[in-house]
Amino acid sequence: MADSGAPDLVRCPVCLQELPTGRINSHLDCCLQRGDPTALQGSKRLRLSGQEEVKESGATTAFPLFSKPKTGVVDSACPSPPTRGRGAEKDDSQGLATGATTLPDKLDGKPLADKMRPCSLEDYVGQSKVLGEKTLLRTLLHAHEIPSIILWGPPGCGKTTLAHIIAKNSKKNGARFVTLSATSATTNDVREVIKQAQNELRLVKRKTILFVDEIHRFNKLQQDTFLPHVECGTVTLIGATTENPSFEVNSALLSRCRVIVLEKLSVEAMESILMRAIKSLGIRVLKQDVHSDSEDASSSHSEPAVYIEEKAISTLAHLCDGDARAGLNGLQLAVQARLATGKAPAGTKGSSSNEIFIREEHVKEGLQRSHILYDRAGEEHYNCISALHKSMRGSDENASLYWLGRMLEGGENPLYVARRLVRFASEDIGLADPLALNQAVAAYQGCHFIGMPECEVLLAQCVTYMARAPKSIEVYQAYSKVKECLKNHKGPLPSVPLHLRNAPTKLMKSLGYGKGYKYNPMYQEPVEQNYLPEELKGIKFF
Ligand SMILES: Nc1ncnc2c1ncn2[C@@H]1O[C@H](COP(=O)(O)OP(=O)(O)OP(=O)(O)O)[C@@H](O)[C@H]1O
Ligand SMILES: [Zn+2]
Repeated sequence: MADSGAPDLVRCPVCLQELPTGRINSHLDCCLQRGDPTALQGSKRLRLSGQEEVKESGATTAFPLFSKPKTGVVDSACPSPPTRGRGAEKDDSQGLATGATTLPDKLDGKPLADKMRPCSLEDYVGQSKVLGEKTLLRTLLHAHEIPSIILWGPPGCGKTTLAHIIAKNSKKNGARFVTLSATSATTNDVREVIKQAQNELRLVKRKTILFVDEIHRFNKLQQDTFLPHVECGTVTLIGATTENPSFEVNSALLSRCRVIVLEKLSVEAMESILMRAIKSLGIRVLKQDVHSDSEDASSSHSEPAVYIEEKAISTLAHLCDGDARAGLNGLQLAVQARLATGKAPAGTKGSSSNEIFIREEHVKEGLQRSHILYDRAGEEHYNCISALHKSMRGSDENASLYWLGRMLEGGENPLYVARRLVRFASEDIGLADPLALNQAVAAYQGCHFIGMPECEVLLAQCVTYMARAPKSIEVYQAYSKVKECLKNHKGPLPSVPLHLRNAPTKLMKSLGYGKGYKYNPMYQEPVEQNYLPEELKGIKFF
């Protein structure tokens, strides 16, 4: 596919200069040879919004996330292949431990979750369903053959991490890795990346792996932009999404990608991820929530010994709800807060200014500040409201209240819940207890007046009322039949019978409007009168 616009100009894949096609080969020779990172920085580098461009040329670091290692952060455990042997990649914990000497140094800079991002499958925890031995993905990885894929899973379960591991794996094939975030990239950014990929393929026969984070944020049109290029193999697409791709990803694109479903990390998986971080930070684990015996802790040097209770680790692993980023960052906050304030609490046995203890409560605080349990915009939001609706319908007041709590504590908009209750009051309770509708509308208005957190009890009351109320879908069903009847009607809709029409003018009267209408209050006996169009006479919706 020819580049539109300037057909005689081509962009050097190394330094990104635009050059006449005829000069590109000689330019490439020297550009590749130079291999000097400053040469790259000096020239105009491609910088798309939200995009990190990765260079393969020997001189630059291959991984954006792992490049520019701060002294001793774990990045150094992720060396670009040419600089270090494979053996060095094994133990990331050494990465944090070397270089940076003090704990505060190790916690400095990037979030702990980023520093701990594993760069090999050995350190990638869990997800055995898709990555275990003999799984398709594992086999493809071994063969260094990566199809276009969509990684679908909850936040912090390792989608981005897996994409990086796959990319790293593919580098053995010489592929280049580019990332875009759909939250900030525009269609033009996408075009730019694709153009670049075409050049790479044409000029240096190098494939491009394009990682698109939050791919569901691209609209269908933007997703379409990828389509032909995924199909013809110019780019291998790795998309990540927290949303169900069957709704959120263009079906044509979806059919060209394998969907890989990642799971929420288990508590055990979380514990091992946390342990790895704790180890690399040089924090010691206290077996029970007892105080240290301080034999090796009463070290003579000024660096304090930091301990974490086993209980604190397991609490953290439970509370972060399978989100490793939340877990690691919660740990980081807890440690940092303790370093700032927590020199041995008074009365602790063996307390000295040289010991710091991280306990369950510190971890809870740390997590509260870093973790949003609930995804207001996504899957969880719909799953929980559906669970609430069904629990109320099933008159299970306990379950109903639980789902309400899950949403409100997770930061759900109370009005969203209240609106659903209004609907429920009519759809599921209806005339079995018409007061339910008043309750729901009142709850909605009350929530509107007072907001969270005060309005939570209004919703709790209303939800309980709804769960306990008798149920009737009589009206709901009848109305559905009306809609059905209208939908199935063939030909023009029957006109409103004349006798039911109002006749405000003389003309209308003379046309027969209102003629023969029996005004009910004028009659002692029940009135015989047809209120439906003639052809629907006798139809029953109830
Ligand atoms: N399976 C895993 N094994 C080890 N560490 C993990 C795993 N999953 C996540 N982590 C840790 O959590 C951090 C965040 O993970 P990652 O960015 O891969 O999550 P994600 O699924 O892409 O989340 P989001 O949808 O929020 O972008 C990583 O930097 C890594 O430290
Ligand atoms: Zn160049």
